[in-house]
Amino acid sequence: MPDPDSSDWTLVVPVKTLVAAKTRLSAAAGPHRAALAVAIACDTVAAALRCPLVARVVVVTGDPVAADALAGVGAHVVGDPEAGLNAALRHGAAEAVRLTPGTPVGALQADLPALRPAELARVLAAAAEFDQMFLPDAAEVGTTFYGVRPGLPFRPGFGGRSRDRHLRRGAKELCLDGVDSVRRDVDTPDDLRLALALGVGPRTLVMAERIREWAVRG
Ligand SMILES: Nc1nc2c(ncn2[C@@H]2O[C@H](COP(=O)(O)OP(=O)(O)OP(=O)(O)O)[C@@H](O)[C@H]2O)c(=O)[nH]1
Ligand SMILES: C=C(OP(=O)(O)O)C(=O)O
Repeated sequence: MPDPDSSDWTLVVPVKTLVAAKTRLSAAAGPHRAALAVAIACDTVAAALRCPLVARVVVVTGDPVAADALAGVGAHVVGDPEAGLNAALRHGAAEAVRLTPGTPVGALQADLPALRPAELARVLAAAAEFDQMFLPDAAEVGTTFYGVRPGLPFRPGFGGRSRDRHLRRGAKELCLDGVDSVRRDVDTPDDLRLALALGVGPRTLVMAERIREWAVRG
């Protein structure tokens, strides 16, 4: 039986090398693109760590600047096997199992700057009912969270149209109201505007203001 009070999730958060990060925001963020990617990831991780159901966050990155910043907000950082997103997630999950065997493991996207700990707690509480589960992104095309019950194989299928992929692989789609902040991933300028409207964390807010000033100055 799932433990409804389970408060020992490890969330694995992937952060790719900053030179290649958030390229769909290149034009909008200009010289601030990499710093914005770090700010978004740090706000995501800091909010996840404030969730009462989260025991730790394992960040997988090969980027030293991102690694320092994310360790600074409390993440346990491990290196990137450099074999793509899902390999990075499996690597982080193996580290989670090594650290605390028998506890639940999930993958959380790094681009959720409006994340609210209470909404994440609702997602994780609902997740405890299923063997393998995921939460679709706001566009209902991708995925923002994927998890498995302790002891089951961790087989994330992120990338592109990952909602359909996770469904095809038999993961249970979590259909929950009131978890907008966990679904609001930021890939495009429109996504960033929508996240700002929800209310983003402090680091993303500072970067959004800096980008606004840079855009006005031209
Ligand atoms: N550690 C790690 N993270 C990755 C890798 N590929 C993608 N990611 C992360 O996975 C998430 C989704 O990645 P993408 O959508 O491909 O990249 P993005 O940086 O969000 O945005 P774009 O450059 O606009 O595609 C982001 O948080 C990335 O940092 C990888 O090879 N290793
Ligand atoms: C990688 C994914 O997301 P995005 O490309 O939106 O960051 C995904 O949803 O599987």
